[in-house]
Amino acid sequence: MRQFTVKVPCTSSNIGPGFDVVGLSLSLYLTLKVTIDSNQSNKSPILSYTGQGADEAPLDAYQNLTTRCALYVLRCAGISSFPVGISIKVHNEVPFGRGLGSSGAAVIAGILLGDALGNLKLSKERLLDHALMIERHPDNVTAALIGGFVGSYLLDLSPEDTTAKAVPLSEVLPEYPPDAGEQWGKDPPAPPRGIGHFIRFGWAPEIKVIAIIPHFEVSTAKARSALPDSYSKQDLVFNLQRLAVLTTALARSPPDVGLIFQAMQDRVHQPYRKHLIPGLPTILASVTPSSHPGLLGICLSGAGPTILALATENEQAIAKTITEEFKKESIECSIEYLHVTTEGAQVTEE
Ligand SMILES: Nc1ncnc2c1ncn2[C@@H]1O[C@H](COP(=O)(O)OP(=O)(O)OP(=O)(O)O)[C@@H](O)[C@H]1O
Ligand SMILES: N[C@@H](CCO)C(=O)O
Repeated sequence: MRQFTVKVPCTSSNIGPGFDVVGLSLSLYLTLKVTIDSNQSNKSPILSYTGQGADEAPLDAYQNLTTRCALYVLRCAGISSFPVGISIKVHNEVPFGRGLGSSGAAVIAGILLGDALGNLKLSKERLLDHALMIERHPDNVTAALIGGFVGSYLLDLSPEDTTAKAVPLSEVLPEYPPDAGEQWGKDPPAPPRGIGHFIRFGWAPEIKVIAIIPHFEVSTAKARSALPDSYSKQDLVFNLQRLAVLTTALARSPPDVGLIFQAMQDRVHQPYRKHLIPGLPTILASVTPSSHPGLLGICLSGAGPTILALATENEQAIAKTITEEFKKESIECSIEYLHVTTEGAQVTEE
């Protein structure tokens, strides 16, 4: 009997100006408890699921995002099936489609699951290559894997690697197993090497994180399709200037609100997503360090609809105002007071 646990933090990406670049790992977790019992004869993993998304997450291992990612890693290593007698108990604290990296956490959990099941011992960089074949922007998956406040970029790939990385997701993650007695028709495309590169920034210990989570979903795909294909030089420079300052400003103790609040402004994604999140422009304009002492900055978390506020104090009052603004739009919210996790995803053998 082998038992191990995979634990992956949720993440908030962008933090204002860092669209598709920065991510922050936070203290809500997706946890898998995995058992491989050689006395059992099941060939497909027996999945159970509690917590967020329990009514939506498929329990068929060929449909569930996490187990599909695990199978992808195994198949890239020449292992065509899950071990016999495997069962996986999933517990999820990360709400789906709210901008807290639920899909990134599911992908990283699956990649680590595949690595552990195949005893592959892939490096962090190689694990990330696999994750990037599935979630094709690096911010959430990198922060979930590495932990902390992380910046990342994707390498310009050779034409051959670009083709390998552009294969449709249905080929990377097939949704059905081969028929009984058949083999997989085609090997999945192994990821090109060194797709993603990252660095971890500091995070001042005084900075607390408040997530105001509206009770509706915004799919990342929809929020990405709302963005333009090109930007003005002025808007790009606006974001670059702020991001350059923000990554260091958030590491400095004591935090300088005069730098941080302005450095969390964005012109690349938030303005184009406001129609998806009623109340967003009012919230971003009206919750300020003058109205709420202790507030450092406020932004959309990932693709939304969650609002992320960074503060040194006064967290309850900040959360109350934002919740009331959403209420004016007939939107209920949950509030999470979170901390930045220093550790990223973990696998623990029992
Ligand atoms: N634990 C999980 N198990 C299986 N599928 C999951 C899990 N978590 C997320 N998903 C899938 O990912 C979808 C949500 O992904 P989406 O990218 O739209 O939002 P998000 O990752 O929560 O937000 P963001 O990317 O903005 O941070 C869910 O609807 C579900 O299909
Ligand atoms: N950077 C991504 C994060 C969502 O997964 C976006 O804002 O679309």
